[in-house]
Amino acid sequence: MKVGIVGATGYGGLELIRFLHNHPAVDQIDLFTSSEEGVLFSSKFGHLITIVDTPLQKIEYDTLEKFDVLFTSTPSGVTSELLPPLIGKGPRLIDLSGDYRLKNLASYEAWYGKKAAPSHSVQQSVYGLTEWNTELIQQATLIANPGCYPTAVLLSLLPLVKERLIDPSFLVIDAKSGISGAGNKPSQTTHFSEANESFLIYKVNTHQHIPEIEQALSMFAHVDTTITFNTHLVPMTRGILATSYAPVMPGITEAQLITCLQTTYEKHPFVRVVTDANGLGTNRVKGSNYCDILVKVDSRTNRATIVSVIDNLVKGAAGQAIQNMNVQFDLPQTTGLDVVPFFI
Ligand SMILES: NC(=O)C1=CN([C@@H]2O[C@H](COP(=O)(O)OP(=O)(O)OC[C@H]3O[C@@H](n4cnc5c(N)ncnc54)[C@H](OP(=O)(O)O)[C@@H]3O)[C@@H](O)[C@H]2O)C=CC1
Ligand SMILES: CC(=O)N[C@@H](CCC(=O)OP(=O)(O)O)C(=O)O
Repeated sequence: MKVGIVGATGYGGLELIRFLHNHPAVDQIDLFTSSEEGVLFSSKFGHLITIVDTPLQKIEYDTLEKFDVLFTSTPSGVTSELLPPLIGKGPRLIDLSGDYRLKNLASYEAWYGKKAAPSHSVQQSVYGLTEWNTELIQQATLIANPGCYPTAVLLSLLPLVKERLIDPSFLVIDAKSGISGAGNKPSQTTHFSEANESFLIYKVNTHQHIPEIEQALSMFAHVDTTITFNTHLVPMTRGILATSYAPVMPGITEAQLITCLQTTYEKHPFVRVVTDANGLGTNRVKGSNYCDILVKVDSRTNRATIVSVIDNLVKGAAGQAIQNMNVQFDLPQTTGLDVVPFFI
C-alpha cells in the first residue's frame, strides 16, 4: 500500500510514521507539510529518526490523489477545506481531526468555533470507532477518526448504556490527559514551567468532545442524553484516564456489568476488561493500541465507577486510524499494531 500523511511532523503524524514504518502491507510512506517543503524529515528530527529520510512534500492534490490511503493529522479547520475535492477520487481518507465527526454542522461550528466542512462531505464521513462501526468503516471513503477522550469514554460506556445496565440520565465523566494531547505547539498552560507539578482543569463544561460523546451515545446505544464531561491536564506526556460515574439500574449487579463488557469485547483484541483496580494506570497501555476498562459498583450508593485508560496518541489517534485502515483492507485489526506497552 502507498500511504500519504498530511501533518506528518505533528504528534499524531509521528505516531502514524512509527507504526506504519513497520506495517507489513505498507510499502511507501510520503510525508506532507504546509510549512517546511523540501526539508528532510531526518534533518528536522535528527538522528532520532534517521530511518525515515524522505523529504517533506508540498500539499498538492495531484499528488495526494495517488495514494491508497491518505491520513490527515492536522489541526481542526484544515481538512474541512482540504478533503472535499479528494472524497471518492481514489485514496481512502482517514482524518484524525474533529472536522468530520459531528453530523450537525451548527454543533461543530458552535463547539469548535470554526467553519464546518461542506454538508455533503460531512454526511459521507463514517465515525471511526473501530469496535463499534466496523462494517461501515470497511466501505468508507472518508473516516472521521474519534477524538482521544471520546475513544476512552465511549468504549467503556457504550456496552453498559446500550444494554440499559446504567442510567444514562446521570452520566458524569471526569477525564485526564497527558500534555501531548494538545499537540506539538506549546501554549501558556502546556509549556513545562506551568504544566510541570500542576494538575489543571480546562474547558470546564465547554469541551468540544461533549457533542461527540452525546452523538455516539445516540448513534450506537440509541440513547439521547446530556453528559457532564470535564477535562484535566496532567504533567505527563502520554495517556488518558477517564472515570465515569452513573447510577446502576435497579437489580443490576457489578458482575453483570463486567460480563456485559467482557461479552461485548471478547472478539476485540485491543479492548481489555480488567477486574483488579490496583495498578490500573495509563502506563499499562502507554505506546500501545490497548484500551483497558474497569467497572466497580459501590453497593452503598448503587453507583458504578467506570475507568478507561488509553494512550491518547495511539488508541486515541494514530493506532485507531491504522486499525481502521486494517479493517478497510481486510487485514487483521492488529496488523502493524501488535506492540507491548512501554509501561515505564
Ligand atoms: N494529540 C492527540 O492526542 C490527539 C490529537 N487529535 C487531533 O489530531 C490532529 C493532529 O493532532 P496533533 O498531531 O496532536 O497536532 P500537532 O499540532 O502536533 O500537529 C499538527 C500538524 O498539522 C500541520 N499543520 C498545521 N497547520 C496546517 C495547515 N494549515 N495545513 C496543513 N497542515 C497543517 C503541522 O505541520 P506542518 O507545519 O509541517 O504542516 C503539524 O505537524 C488534531 O486535529 C488533533 O485535535 C486527535 C486525537 C488525539
Ligand atoms: C490535552 C489537550 O489539550 N487535549 C486536546 C485534545 C485534542 C483532540 O483530540 O481534540 P479534537 O481532535 O477534537 O480537536 C483538547 O482537550 O482539546
